[in-house]
Amino acid sequence: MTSPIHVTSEIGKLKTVMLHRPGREIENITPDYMERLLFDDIPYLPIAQEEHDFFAQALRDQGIEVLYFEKLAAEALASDDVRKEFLNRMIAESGYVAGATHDALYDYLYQMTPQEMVDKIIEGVRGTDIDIAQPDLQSVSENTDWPFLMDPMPNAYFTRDPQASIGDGISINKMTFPARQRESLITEYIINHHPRFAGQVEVWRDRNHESHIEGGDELVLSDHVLAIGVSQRTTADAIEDIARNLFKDSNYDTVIAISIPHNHAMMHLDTVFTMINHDQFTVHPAILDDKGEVDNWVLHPGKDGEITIEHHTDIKAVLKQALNKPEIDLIPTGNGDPIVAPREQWNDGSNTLAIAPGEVVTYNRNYVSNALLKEHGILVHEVRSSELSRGRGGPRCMSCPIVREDL
Ligand SMILES: NC(=O)NCCC[C@H](N)C(=O)O
Repeated sequence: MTSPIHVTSEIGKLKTVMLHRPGREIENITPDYMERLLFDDIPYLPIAQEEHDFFAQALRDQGIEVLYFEKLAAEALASDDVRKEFLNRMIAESGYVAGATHDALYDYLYQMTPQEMVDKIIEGVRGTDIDIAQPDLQSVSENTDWPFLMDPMPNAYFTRDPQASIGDGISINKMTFPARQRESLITEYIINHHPRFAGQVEVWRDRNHESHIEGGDELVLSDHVLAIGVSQRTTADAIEDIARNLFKDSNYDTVIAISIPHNHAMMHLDTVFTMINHDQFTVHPAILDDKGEVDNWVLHPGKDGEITIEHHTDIKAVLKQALNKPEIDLIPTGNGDPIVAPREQWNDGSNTLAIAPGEVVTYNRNYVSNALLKEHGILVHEVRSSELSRGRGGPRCMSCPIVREDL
């Protein structure tokens, strides 16, 4: 059987990718809700959409099939039974397991077409959108200053994070912050019910866990090596858990867990480190110490389903060994300049999307990093970035590869 998901590297020629076009959820961000919604500013939606369409077209121009998360979700919910089950679970995860508010939300969303329903759930439902005939205690006493009954999902355009394609399978992620946790419930329905995927995809780790993992931390370095960030968003026990599953059921035999600072600017490994060629990576100098090293742990299968863990600091040596390369070129964000590097990293200067070995898509605003990539022989496609970058994610964060050619 050929799996509809096939990703055995970060850099193999990209064939199919999943995006989400930012929608009205972006207009539901205000200064008071920004922090809770994981934004630092409010993008201007019409321009964000233009920029996103430009990004999608840049990918199509390279022959890449672009799928939309919101469209796949609506198609996955074509059956009435599936839609009912989804709505009940989504409303429960939004805080209403049963009762008058649950019922009013259910009735309001159920009468919509599947596409309207998915778009509205991502947009968020305000208290003023529905009438609750007989208000329950929850609706009158809780969160009375909070305008939403169901929170918007403005981070949905970062399709990299709720799931990660690995080999012929996927991890459907338990995400860290409530602002993002319901995104991967949508993924679960796409994988289990969309005719393109249903019954044909291995799930390496599902979202029914307490420990967290997010796709921005999951880098597929080869057909048997992963790098995973130990970060603000991904916990060490989740890494061990997915490693155990992969070692048992897949071709993967090496996981390099890389420790990065736990802060908002560097929330995932792919905000500070991405693979762009067989032996070339971008790296934000702030994750490296004076010797150019960083704490990392290499996991391999051990005896009886156990795993072995070796501590290293020389990341170049670890990558050389794991990828069987004589040299590794680490290209510093912002050319390593103490002002330019953090400025460009803040706007995702390290967050490149490789669409083929040595060929990447980046934000145009990171011109110092882009010039350096070109000096290192990389073919760079620049995309517009004034509004999209306000959500703190770049081209890798905004894309979930579904199929890549093998190297
Ligand atoms: N892979 C990524 O680094 N994704 C960017 C996510 C940004 C989003 N505002 C978040 O905080 O989750």
